[in-house]
Amino acid sequence: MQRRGGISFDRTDKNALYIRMLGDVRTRSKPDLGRERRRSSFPDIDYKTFEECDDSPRSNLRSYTHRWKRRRRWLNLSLQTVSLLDEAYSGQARHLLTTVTDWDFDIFMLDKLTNGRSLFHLSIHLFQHHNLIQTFNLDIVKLTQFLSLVEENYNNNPYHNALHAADVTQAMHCFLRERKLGARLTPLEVLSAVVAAITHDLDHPGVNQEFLRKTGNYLATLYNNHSVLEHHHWRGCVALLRTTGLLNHLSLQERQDFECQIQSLILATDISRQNEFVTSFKQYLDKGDLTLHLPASRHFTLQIALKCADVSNPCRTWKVSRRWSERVTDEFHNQGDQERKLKVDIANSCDRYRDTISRIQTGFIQFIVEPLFVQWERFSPTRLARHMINHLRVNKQRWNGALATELAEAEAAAAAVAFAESQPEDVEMSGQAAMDPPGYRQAPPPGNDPLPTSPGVESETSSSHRTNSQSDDDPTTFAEVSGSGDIRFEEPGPSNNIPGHSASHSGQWDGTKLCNHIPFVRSPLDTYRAAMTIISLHDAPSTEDILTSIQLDRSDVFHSKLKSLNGPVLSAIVNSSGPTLSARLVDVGSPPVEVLKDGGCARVNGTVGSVCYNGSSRTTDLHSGHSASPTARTVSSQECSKPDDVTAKLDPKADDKLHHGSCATSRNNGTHDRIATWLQNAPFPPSCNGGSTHPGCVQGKLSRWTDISEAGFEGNIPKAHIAYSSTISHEQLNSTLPIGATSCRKNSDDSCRSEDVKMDTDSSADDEQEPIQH
Ligand SMILES: Nc1ncnc2c1ncn2[C@@H]1O[C@@H]2COP(=O)(O)O[C@H]2[C@H]1O
Ligand SMILES: [Zn+2]
Repeated sequence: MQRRGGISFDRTDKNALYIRMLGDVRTRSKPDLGRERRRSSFPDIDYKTFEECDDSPRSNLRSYTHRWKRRRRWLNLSLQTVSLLDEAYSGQARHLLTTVTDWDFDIFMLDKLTNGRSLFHLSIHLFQHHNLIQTFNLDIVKLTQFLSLVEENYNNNPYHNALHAADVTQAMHCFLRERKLGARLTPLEVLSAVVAAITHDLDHPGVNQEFLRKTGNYLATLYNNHSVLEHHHWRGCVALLRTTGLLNHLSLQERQDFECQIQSLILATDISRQNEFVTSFKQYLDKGDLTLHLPASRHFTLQIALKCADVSNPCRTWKVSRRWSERVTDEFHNQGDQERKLKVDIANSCDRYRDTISRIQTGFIQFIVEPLFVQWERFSPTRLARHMINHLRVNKQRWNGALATELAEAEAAAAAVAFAESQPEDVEMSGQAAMDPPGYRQAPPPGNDPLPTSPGVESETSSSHRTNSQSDDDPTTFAEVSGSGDIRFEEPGPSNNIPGHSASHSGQWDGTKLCNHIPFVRSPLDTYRAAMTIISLHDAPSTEDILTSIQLDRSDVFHSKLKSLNGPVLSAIVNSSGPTLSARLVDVGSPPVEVLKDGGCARVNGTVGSVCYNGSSRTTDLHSGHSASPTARTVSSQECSKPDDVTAKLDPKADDKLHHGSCATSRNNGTHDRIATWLQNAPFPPSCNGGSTHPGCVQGKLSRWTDISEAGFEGNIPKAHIAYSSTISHEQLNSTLPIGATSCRKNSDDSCRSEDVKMDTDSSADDEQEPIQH
């Protein structure tokens, strides 16, 4: 073989010159490769060279016969050897395969060197490496057929393709080599682990189970919406095993046992069962119960190992890991595009206008990968485990940085748009100057390598999404990017004061108006939320908080977003430095059942996430014995006069203090339940002056009560809306509050009283006194 740059001359004969160009290699992972093409059993490139180079003048028939003979000769030649690597690259690929036990093994390179057949060659190599061919007396032709068919039956999805299977198989191999696990496994367990890894995503359609369900796909019906894809992958594996007769020489019982093992391993990769497995794994480790001399323990560990392998791409080197992230994002977005077209709900992580690569990665790492690998390291605290975790942490940091930059840019863009739109029409501005408000500087990118951008991802706040226009009296906002990268909003100039907005609040401005600049505001409730978010920017403790706030105010998306986050529950936070609201996700460990309303609190799996004060989210463990309903806290009657003595109870016997900002319930005159949000140190509007002149405001502290019969519960989550802001005039506030919320309203004597928005006429009597009962 001769080599010239990217072109290698494989061999010559009378009629043809076999040329391979590295840049022209078709990989099966390319999405544009037709499905028919993948049905061919041998490398596409070889067909191509046969067909294209053989151009000697012959009749069609002769030409066909000649090509067929040549092809058959080649096929025979190939089948004689275990490896089908073509001559040009076999040396390099073989050399690369000698490092297959290294975690930093580059599967993309192997794919290139094997002309897109990494799964096949890797598998053959591993069968030899683990001595499976000899141990199980496997027929090499059947094995070759089996592995070829497996590879062919992976589709050319961006992510779920044969290359992903190869990647997972290589990871699985690394785990099998770990002393603790590998030394205990029987050959049959090794065989099942390798076969399960190779086939675990067989014939993956590139969309998730939910998509199949929504679109009425027969697979969803066939498997009753239960681990639909995984059942399909397993069935495919069994079909290929039986078609090729690879294990026909084993007894029926052995074959059935083997198929069951594979089933259980593949079904464990259902990502919706992640928590279930991580929790059990953790419990086993806590109790020191994972005794690998028991077959059941070994099997469970193999399930975990396969799960780790399946989501291990964020634990690879940044260079490799990033490529997987791009691919998976690509696939998700393709699904979202289809869903948009079909006018069905766009699945979590699948909206290219909302779910950017860095958002997807940060969530995936935080909620899926890290919890699992942390436990894996406990189980097998080896160099490999540490190495993987190190990569994971580095990658996590990079995606976090990318996310912060991305969102800061989106925010800056929104501010720029707001500014541009606030300019009188006759003022001519051009180019960037038109978009840069005074005082605005572009955020410097964080120091790292350039990060990938997701193809087609648009800024969430790009002007094309805007639906609201700005009125003449809108305040001007000025964004400034501080040295730390945080965004701060400067105060608007005096000329931008809003009618009805107290001058003494010059440090704040009208969020209600400002939110008109937010393109996704659609309803009064959205307006209210957007206002709260924008206001919060003033004191938001970090860019992350700001960004989360913004994210939340995409109220058209946040419900599904929350559900997608697989753990966080939405809560709201009152910043310590002012009467401002921002929103934050509170991680409470497992999928939220409900979207938490502002001021609410929620319990998920024994953890309470509640509205918090002091700028930090709070989750509280529910100790056993405490109430089944942590959302119903009881506040003592001293609350109004001695706020610090307020006691909150998770149940009538408990004696916990009510956390600032957490929810409380009370009985009003023994007649109806009320719910309140407790906030400490929240200044009043100047007109209120705090004090006890009205029940809602106590010594500069605020407690708002909402009639539960009005606000009600959603599930077991009380709907207590935070309805106070000194930055919004009372009139504006009341016009934008959601039904059932409570507001602070001016009395004729300039004090304030709490009112339910819907209860203007009858609430005053109730509010004069708050007899609170336990
Ligand atoms: N880097 C990644 N980012 C986001 N999701 C991922 C990533 N890698 C794997 N996944 C998801 O995790 C799932 C694990 O099971 P699947 O391979 O069926 O499908 C996978 C993807 O949906
Ligand atoms: Zn997979």
